[in-house]
Amino acid sequence: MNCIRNTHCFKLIKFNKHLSHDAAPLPKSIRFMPRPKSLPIVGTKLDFIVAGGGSKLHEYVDFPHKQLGPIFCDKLGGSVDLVFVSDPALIKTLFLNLEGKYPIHILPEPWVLYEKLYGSKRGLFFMNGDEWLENRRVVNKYLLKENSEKIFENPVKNTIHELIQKWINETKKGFYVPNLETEFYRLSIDVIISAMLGSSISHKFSAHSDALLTAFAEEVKKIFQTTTKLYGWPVNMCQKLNLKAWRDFKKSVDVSLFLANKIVEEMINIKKPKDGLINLLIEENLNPEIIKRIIVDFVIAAGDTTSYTTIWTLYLLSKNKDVRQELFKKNSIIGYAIKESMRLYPVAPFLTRILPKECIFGAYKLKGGTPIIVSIYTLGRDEQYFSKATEYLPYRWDRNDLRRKELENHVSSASLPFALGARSCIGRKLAMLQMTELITQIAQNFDFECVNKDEVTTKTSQVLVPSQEIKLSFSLRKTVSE
Ligand code: HEM
Repeated sequence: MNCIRNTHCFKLIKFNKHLSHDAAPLPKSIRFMPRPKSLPIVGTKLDFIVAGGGSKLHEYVDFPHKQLGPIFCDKLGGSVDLVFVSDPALIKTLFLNLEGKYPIHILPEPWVLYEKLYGSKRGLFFMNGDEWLENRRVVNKYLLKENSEKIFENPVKNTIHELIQKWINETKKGFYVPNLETEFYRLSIDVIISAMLGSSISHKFSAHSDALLTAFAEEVKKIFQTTTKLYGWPVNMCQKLNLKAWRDFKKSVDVSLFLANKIVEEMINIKKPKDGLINLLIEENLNPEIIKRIIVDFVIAAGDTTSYTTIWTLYLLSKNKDVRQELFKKNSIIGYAIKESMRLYPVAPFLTRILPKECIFGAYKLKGGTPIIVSIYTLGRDEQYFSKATEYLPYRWDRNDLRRKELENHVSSASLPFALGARSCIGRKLAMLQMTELITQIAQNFDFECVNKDEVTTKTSQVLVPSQEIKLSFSLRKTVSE
């Protein structure tokens, strides 16, 4: 009997051992998440400031990821625990399963305060709940459905063609070193207008409102610069004391919104051909006030994102002669060249979500309301996901390219320049159309080289921008000039 009991006990112990070995460990509290070393009271604020503050946030965050792994927690000198994550599988779960029906992202503090104080209602990026979902669904139909970019193809191509003609004329006089930021900001605005107005009328509109559009392009640029200056400061206090940093920010938003509203009102009031987005939205019975809010924000969202992505791509091409030569011969690789530059220089180096409810996130149980910061910059440069991670190799994206075999690691979901899921970039097809067409036309017409003497690094100024102005010298390609 004893023997039977003993055997039974032994079996039970074995069974329990087996159970405890296989069962998933219980999720841990956020208190057990790795954290960078910090001082009492000030936490990591000093390290953060020494590392360069907001303008070097992407590098500051890259460092603890390398030390602590793909998930860690830091307050960045504030009072709230922020969870930083750079694991592609976890990020996919966040965007596809955990963010909920109404995904919420963190908005820049000065913009939120401005909206609260002056009641200016904004577009999709600022909307939440049902208002966001209803409008997003309508606009998705025209900007994201299959082949939707076909509607905009001709207006966008023509708008870019005009810029290239201007550059060809300049280049005929000798080398041309354009101010890329100014030229591409203005181009992004013209492209949005052409997509809004459709086939024929956009050109006439741009010519008519030239001064207005140039002023607007300059002002929008300032919004991003002045927002960055307020980063890390108590914005409420800056506003109450009416400090210069707040006054500059407020002025840039006041003027940009005023000009953007004027431009969009003019677009709504003129007689439009059927194929422009404004007309399509009017036909959807969207309230003209909402249409105005959505389009004003398109113009603002398109300016810096497409400009800097194009600048980074041209910069990388100028530094990589082999890729440039390949691209001159084979236009089909332009899409890969852009993808590869967004992996290395994602204009949105971080994405954010607020967890809608308590959930299991990797090994942790997190409360509803926890802010999650997705470290896009770190992810794209991680050797685990991209072999030869710091090299510019557009062919890594081309399934048919045999050189791909040399690259052991390639996890395409580790590069998310436009985010993922229901709240991802609504302008991504339009942006890709614009950037591909622009670089195609540049490659067909010009050779170019970088004339910056010092090394160009990165800084976060809301978006990831070059540490100094990138200067490229353009000359006509022989076949064009002959
Ligand atoms: C290279 C170009 C671009 C990049 C890399 C980019 C990137 C992004 C990213 C990462 C988001 C998601 C933010 C989040 O998940 O919280 C976003 C949202 C958004 N983008 Fe873009 N974007 C680009 C161009 C454009 C263009 C051309 C437009 C104009 C049509 C645009 C309009 C928007 C809007 C309105 C949102 C907010 C969507 C929402 O909240 O529902 N973007 N963009």
